[in-house]
Amino acid sequence: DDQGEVSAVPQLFDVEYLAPVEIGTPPQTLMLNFDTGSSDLWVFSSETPSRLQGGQKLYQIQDSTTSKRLANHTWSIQYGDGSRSAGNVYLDTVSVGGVTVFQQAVESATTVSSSFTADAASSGLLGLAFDSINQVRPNKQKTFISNALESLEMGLFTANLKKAEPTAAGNYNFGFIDETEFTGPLSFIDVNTTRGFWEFQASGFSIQSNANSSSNTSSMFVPVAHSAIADTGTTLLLLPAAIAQAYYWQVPSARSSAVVGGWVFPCNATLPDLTLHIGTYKAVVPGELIKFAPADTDDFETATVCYGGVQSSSGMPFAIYGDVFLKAQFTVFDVEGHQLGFAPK
Ligand SMILES: CN(C)c1ccc(C(=O)NN)cc1
Repeated sequence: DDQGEVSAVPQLFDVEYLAPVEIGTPPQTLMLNFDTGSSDLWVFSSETPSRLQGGQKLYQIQDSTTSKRLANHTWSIQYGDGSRSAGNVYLDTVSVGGVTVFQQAVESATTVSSSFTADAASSGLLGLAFDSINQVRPNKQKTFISNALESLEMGLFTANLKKAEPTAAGNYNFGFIDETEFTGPLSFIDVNTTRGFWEFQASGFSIQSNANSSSNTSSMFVPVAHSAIADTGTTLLLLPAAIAQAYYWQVPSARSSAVVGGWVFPCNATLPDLTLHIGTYKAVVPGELIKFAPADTDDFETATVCYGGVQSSSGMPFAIYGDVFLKAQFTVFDVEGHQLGFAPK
């Protein structure tokens, strides 16, 4: 029985987390965006037109002695932010942290949209949502984790993403729970896989100003029940508009800017902690994680306007608990049990 661990390398402003994946024989190591919000493993490859490349390392299909074309199969995917990619399908050996899958569907991009071309560090995505939303046609293919299950000690993986201090890389573990990676007890909730995502129910929120936290008083619970997905491939924490508004109304001079495209505030503001209630678990997201990025310059030192890590999910079918949320929790993705586990760290 197998298990494995890979580091999750934060990119600039923690916009995404990349991890090394070995593809083919001899192994070609590509940095991929591990994405619990989608279910396709796709890569920039020798089939990607050079005008659509942006410096990414490519999967050289012909250099792998074990690559096999999956005849008459193609794929096409569009993500929540409107970005898209499409192409052909191969089967090849894929290893992550020592966990190996033979004949994993590797989706080769023949077209990608501009945001992928511009993302030089990422050679593609490794989807970790459920097989039902894989986009290969005419026959859907299984994800890496789905194929790996039979060889794993436990049918799960964990995510431990970190705020990018210079040295801090987080990690993904496959097949085991490392108890040293979290402090409090794990709290498990049921996942609804009907839409193919790691979807769960949250019951509401409470806001604790940093002033209060020293006096250890927290404000009241506000019952705004909502559906949400746990999505490592989304940068921010996208919440029902009522929650985002209630949060930033606690921040002096915060405003929702149409020009910037979301809630902004003065960079010298003190942001309150936000607690999201999930079953019996109280997920605290520290205010410092919500002070996400400078909005008017490229660095915090000179910026006066900062962009919030909490934004509105209005128009979406569910809230999206992305990296801003996941940086504050240790998360267990229980594939076989259809559950999510959260713990403070
Ligand atoms: C453009 N890029 C790098 C994206 C990567 C991932 C996603 C996403 O919604 N994942 N759940 C969107 C866009």
